[in-house]
Amino acid sequence: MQVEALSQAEREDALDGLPDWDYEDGRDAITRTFTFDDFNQAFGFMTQVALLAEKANHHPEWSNVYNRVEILLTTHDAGGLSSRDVEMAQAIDALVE
Ligand SMILES: C[C@H](O)[C@H](O)[C@H]1CNC2=NC(N)=NC(=O)C2=N1
Repeated sequence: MQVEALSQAEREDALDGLPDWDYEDGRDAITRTFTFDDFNQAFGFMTQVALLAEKANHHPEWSNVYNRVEILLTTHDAGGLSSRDVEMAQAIDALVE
């Protein structure tokens, strides 16, 4: 399914609604770092995110070091931030609320 990158106004609105995410200018992406008690919790979270990603067919760029998970969301097919990233960020936030 074709998806377009957000307009500047849409991007600003989206970022206002995602206060825990940082905007990464060079990539037109959003990032958030999650810290857990230990690796087991971090990996459990990654498993939940992986299931969300497969369901949405929208996949994070991410890395894990022990109890820390860094996630970057952007839409490769659109060359930047799209509504898919906003929806994925909201779904990921809901996992840790
Ligand atoms: C072919 C497949 O549907 C596409 O490559 C999907 C898969 N997951 C994706 N994930 C992300 N983050 N961006 C994409 O553009 C994307 N495209």
